[in-house]
Amino acid sequence: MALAGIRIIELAGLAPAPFCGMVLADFGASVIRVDRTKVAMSLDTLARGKRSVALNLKTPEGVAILKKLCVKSDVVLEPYRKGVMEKLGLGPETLLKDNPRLIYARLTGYGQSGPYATAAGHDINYLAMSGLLSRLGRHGEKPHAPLNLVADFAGGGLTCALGIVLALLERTRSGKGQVIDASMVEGAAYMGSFVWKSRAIGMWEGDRGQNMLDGGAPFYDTYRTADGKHVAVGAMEGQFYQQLLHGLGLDAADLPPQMSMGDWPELKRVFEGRFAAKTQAEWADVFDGTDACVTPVLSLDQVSAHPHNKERGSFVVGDDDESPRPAPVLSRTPADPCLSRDPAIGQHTCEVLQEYGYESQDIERFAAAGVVERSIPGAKL
Ligand SMILES: C[C@H](CCC[C@H](C)C(=O)SCCNC(=O)CCNC(=O)[C@H](O)C(C)(C)COP(=O)(O)OP(=O)(O)OC[C@H]1O[C@@H](n2cnc3c(N)ncnc32)[C@H](O)[C@@H]1OP(=O)(O)O)[C@H]1CC[C@H]2[C@@H]3[C@H](O)C[C@@H]4C[C@H](O)CC[C@]4(C)[C@H]3C[C@H](O)[C@]12C
Repeated sequence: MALAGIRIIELAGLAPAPFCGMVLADFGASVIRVDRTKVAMSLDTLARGKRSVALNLKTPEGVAILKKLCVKSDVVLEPYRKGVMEKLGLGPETLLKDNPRLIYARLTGYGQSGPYATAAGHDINYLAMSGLLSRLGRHGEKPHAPLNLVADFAGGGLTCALGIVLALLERTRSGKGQVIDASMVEGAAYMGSFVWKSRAIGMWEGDRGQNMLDGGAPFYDTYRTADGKHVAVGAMEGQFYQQLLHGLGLDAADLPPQMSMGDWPELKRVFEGRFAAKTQAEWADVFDGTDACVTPVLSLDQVSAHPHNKERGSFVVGDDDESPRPAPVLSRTPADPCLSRDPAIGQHTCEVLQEYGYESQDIERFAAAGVVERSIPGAKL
């Protein structure tokens, strides 16, 4: 796999950093999640392919162990608010001094500087600060965050993973590590560059929910079907729009022009009426095999059985659940996601510490002093 041989130390976090670690593990990195001790159960649902070491970083021995792990690793990924790692004596200056090749990834909401740097926050706050949330939602309604996908995962976890891969690539030339300051506000905003840059061509002149791509246009929206399900319509270009009208049994001559924004509400009502007349499956029969850009809005339970996803094997079934296959697919070195159960907290404490040079008696001593914890393999705490 592409990242085989890369060793990553991931300090346990909430959602973005676990996703970042999972992506790297999916593509072959060895990812060790450092969990806290005295925690009943892991809240990390994105632990595929990782190992877990339970370490009390509020003890000098715990800090020394983490330092030793970082000396022999390529990347440390930390998800705490600014200053936490420095307070523990694990800041970048210290760790990079011990291992100048280390890539030190800091995944936070607001970044390492600025008045908000030390403030608590979550996806919705970062999305709000990026400017994007102001554009998301239906006309006449308040802004609406699309789950926690944009800041936590796209702008956060995935962007940080990109930063790590870039730094690894650069290290092959310089031989040096570096610090990555991954702010979810900036990552989300960057992901939204199209919104900023397409203002110049008049894409966002309407209020929220009144533009072509935000639910304003009748040809770029979802519609309810006769069975209470939905279809998604994305027929923007003239030739595809014609096919949409054809499938709906409409004649362009009887309708206002496609791009007449003032007529969009009326056109939407016409489409709503048509789509309500057949079930989702019946619409699939009408539109599959055409370029009308109409697809069923599949539920999470439906996706893997859909013939397209099924043929490509887009979803994988593991011991714990069904989940998306890692993307993208690399032709020679594709990801090979681990399908066994996620690790319990401390499941690999002994194995990993031995791998990094500790003797059994050291580990016994650390366990007795509460510096590390080991769990029974396979058991979820
Ligand atoms: C699924 C829910 C999560 C949803 C994700 C959400 C929408 C997000 O947006 S996640 C993005 C959050 N932001 C960031 O990650 C940005 C960077 N980080 C931060 O800003 C902060 O870390 C913080 C704000 C996220 C958290 O702040 P906090 O004060 O808690 O922590 P820090 O200041 O960073 O300091 C960490 C301290 O910890 C010490 N530490 C760390 N490691 C160790 C160690 N190994 N040993 C010892 N000590 C350690 C470190 O030294 C710091 O100490 P100091 O403070 O002294 O410096 C889920 C969200 C809530 C969940 C639910 C909830 O938990 C209740 C239930 C629990 C139950 O068990 C399961 C069901 C729940 C309902 C549960 C369900 C879900 O999991 C949640 C809803």
